[in-house]
Amino acid sequence: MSRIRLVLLDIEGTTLPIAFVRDTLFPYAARTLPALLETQGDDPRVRVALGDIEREFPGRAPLDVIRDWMARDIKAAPLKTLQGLAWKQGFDDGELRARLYDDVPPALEAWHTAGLRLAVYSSGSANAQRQLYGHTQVGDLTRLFEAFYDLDIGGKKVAESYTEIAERAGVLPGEILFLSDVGAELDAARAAGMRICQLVRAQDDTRPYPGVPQAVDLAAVAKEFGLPVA
Ligand SMILES: CSCCC(=O)C(=O)COP(=O)(O)O
Ligand SMILES: [Mg+2]
Repeated sequence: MSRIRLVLLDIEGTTLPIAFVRDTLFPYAARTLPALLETQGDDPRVRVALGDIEREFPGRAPLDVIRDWMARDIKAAPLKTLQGLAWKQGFDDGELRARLYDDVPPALEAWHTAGLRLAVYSSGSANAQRQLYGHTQVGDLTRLFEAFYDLDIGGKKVAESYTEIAERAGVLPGEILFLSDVGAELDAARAAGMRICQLVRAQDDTRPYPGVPQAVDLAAVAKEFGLPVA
């Protein structure tokens, strides 16, 4: 079996509690997005996102669609773009700070120090991913990651997205270990030839997905796959 050269990490449910996204990030975006749409309506990213929503739901108020998507945790690219813009303000002014699982910063540091390559693949926009890892309980961790992949590369339940990530990284899929809490994402990564491990976090009440390796935290991932330990 090939040596693991790159670890690709999901965020929500893998490195960050789902409760932080649901109870802190989403309410912040819900509260601040109406004003953001008014004041930053000329921003091309806002215009593109609103245009996409209006095309998909003609006749509906975009803000209603956005609220509905947030309530149902729909991983739609226009929503993720707008949320990312909203959270930037909160991370910049200190109202938001990402509370990663405690096992995450030491494991990422140990892996990076040992020469393992690290990248993120999340439904959250790449902009939001950078904001989040730039403002954690232990400071700015963005330097640990070589790339931030989002839905622009394709859906997380689609094998081709993982093939594309491997190509962009210039490594064989079998040299990449993908970590996620979601079974369908792990299936897609495995179909592309990646190695996989499900994070089964007690706090997130994650259901073990049959037929895939599992770990309760990144220290357990390290043990299971012979990676450096913190
Ligand atoms: C910067 S990611 C914030 C959380 C989020 O909006 C999200 O959709 C996370 O999804 P994931 O693919 O990381 O499970
Ligand atoms: Mg997840």
